[in-house]
Amino acid sequence: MGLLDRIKDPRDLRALSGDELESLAAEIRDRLVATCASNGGHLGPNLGVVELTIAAHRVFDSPRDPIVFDTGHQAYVHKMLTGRHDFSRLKQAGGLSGYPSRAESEHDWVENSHASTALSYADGMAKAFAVRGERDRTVVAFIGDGALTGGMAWEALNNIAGGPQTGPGRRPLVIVVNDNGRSYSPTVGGLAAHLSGLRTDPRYEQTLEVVKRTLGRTALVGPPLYEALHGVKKGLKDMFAPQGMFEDLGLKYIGPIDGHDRAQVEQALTQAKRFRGPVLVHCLTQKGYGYDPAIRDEADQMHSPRPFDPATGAPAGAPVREWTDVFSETIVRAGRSRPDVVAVTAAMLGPTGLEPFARAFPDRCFDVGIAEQHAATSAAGMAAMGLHPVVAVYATFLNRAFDQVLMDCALHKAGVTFVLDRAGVTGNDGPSHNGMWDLSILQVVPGLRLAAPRDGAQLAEQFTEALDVDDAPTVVRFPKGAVGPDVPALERLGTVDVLARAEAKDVLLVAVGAMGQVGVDTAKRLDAQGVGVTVVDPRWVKPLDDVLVDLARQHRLVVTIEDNGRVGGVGSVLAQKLRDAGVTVPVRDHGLPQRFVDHAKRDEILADAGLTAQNLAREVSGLVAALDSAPHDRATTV
Ligand SMILES: Cc1ncc(C[n+]2csc(CCOP(=O)(O)OP(=O)(O)O)c2C)c(N)n1
Ligand SMILES: CC(=O)[C@@H](O)[C@H](O)COP(=O)(O)O
Ligand SMILES: [Mg+2]
Repeated sequence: MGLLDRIKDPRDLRALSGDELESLAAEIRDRLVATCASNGGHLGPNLGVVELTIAAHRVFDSPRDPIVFDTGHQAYVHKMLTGRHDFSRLKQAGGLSGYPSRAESEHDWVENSHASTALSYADGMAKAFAVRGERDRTVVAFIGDGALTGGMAWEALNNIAGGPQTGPGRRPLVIVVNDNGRSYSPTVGGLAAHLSGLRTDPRYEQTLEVVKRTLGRTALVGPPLYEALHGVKKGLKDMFAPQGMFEDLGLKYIGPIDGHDRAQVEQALTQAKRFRGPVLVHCLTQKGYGYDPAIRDEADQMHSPRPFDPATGAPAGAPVREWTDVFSETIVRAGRSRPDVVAVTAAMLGPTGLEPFARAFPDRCFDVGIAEQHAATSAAGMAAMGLHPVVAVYATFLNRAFDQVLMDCALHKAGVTFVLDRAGVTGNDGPSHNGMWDLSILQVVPGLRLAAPRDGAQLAEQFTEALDVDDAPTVVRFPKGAVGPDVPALERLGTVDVLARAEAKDVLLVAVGAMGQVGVDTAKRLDAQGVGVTVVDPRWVKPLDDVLVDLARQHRLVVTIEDNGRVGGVGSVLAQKLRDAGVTVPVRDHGLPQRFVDHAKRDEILADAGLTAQNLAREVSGLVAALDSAPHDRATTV
């Protein structure tokens, strides 16, 4: 048994020698590579925080001293050191979550994988300790340089720095900035440039080394004097790099230190702990540290690879054509014919497929950092000046910019197109990553138009249609992963495509977006049972085309299926539309349960939600049978 398997509790770390701790770090890295090679996972970020996490658990007393992780994708090491060793089913149903999980451990606090929230949690926790008089507890917040580009982080810093810095009201809070210079790609913006300036000024480091070496040789006087010279060190830094930003805010700043030198990190964290107030420790790390294929991966240093060959880092299995690839090609074509089209990403140029556009049109692609709110409103500004911006984000992250979409875009009738990748069930990334909200929350935005393509051809067509709307925000949403074969239409009625029809008009089945093929398969099963089904794809689900009202009138039952939560989804909007039109045909809407859906494969979650052709056919045939057996003079609810 190795050292790692002997660590049942973080306190076990304190008995290890320096050499043992080095060996432990190596074991952890081996396990990270093996785990992510077979499961996929956030390899790069976790390789970069091995020493930081070991040091934090040696200096602080988790869970009494809460350790919160921003975004949480870099918490695998924390899990290994808090007694969780079975990573064999990471991010799979029944296995460990890919993020902190309070159900898994008392050492976990923040489960939400949306970035830039950790400092706000930490500020609240620290205030709670102060209010309760628990002054011996310290909150520790890990935040990456990327997450620091999110606005919430600065709202928190403003409050943390504004708290009492001395006296009994002080709130012990240690902010560990894990500065590896990258989100996926290199972190952008003035803050990143500032941090980078500090990281890369050799004069600062050399001078500091001389001071440290000289003082270190005089045991009695050296270290205390070195501490006393901290002001000199700060002065040095100010002289070499304007690092006063955090201190000008009122935050004590320690660093920058080598985040892979565990002893140095422990020393800095111990110093920070002693301060008993808010302190920022700036740690320089490398994403992917200790695994060459990750370090050499220029794109994103193996930020979240799918399964790969551990010997080379090369992806396992053949590449498949994904929805993202279709969008990526389509926006480049649009860019060629539409000089007004520009692209905006929130630190996810690669994952959202915008890299080819950025290469083709470097002056028309903008990375704003992890700042979806700013992305939306700056896009409204671009539209006001005659451009047509395309803001590409993962669906779940658009939640963060709801007010900006509502007030800064829709109220101003701004022709901004939002492309929502990873819409619907994403699966293995857990509850805060499923894009199961957009079809609900965007329904309330006056004037906004929302498209849900069923296949690659429709994605290209509907995206092009969206670019032609310049007096309202438009949205095109599609799921994660491989895009299936195109689902042909028999005819188009208004904006609605008819995908299947039958002699008997028993059921109108409205299949939203990527559920199109499921709708067609369901109809085939029902046809075999003598139930006549018309399958339609609305294509634009906001506003819904009035032709759906006419179609509903012609059938005995309306069934909707969508890859979104049921509450406020397309099914409920269609039911309202039919009620408003005085159509009394019964409606049964199928979607995801309105709860937080734990990590599992996409297909497993869809099956659990009953969103399979087999289950839908069984349910619908039961409903039709109920209609057949009901007395004809009574309206039937289904
Ligand atoms: C609101 C939000 N937008 C986008 C993302 C996607 N995302 C996950 S990790 C990441 C980069 C984080 O960079 P950093 O904070 O520096 O951590 P690192 O991966 O470098 O350790 C991004 C953009 C997210 N999780 N949350
Ligand atoms: C933590 C985070 O938000 C991203 O890293 C996300 O997990 C990546 O998801 P995909 O793997 O679907 O691109
Ligand atoms: Mg980073």
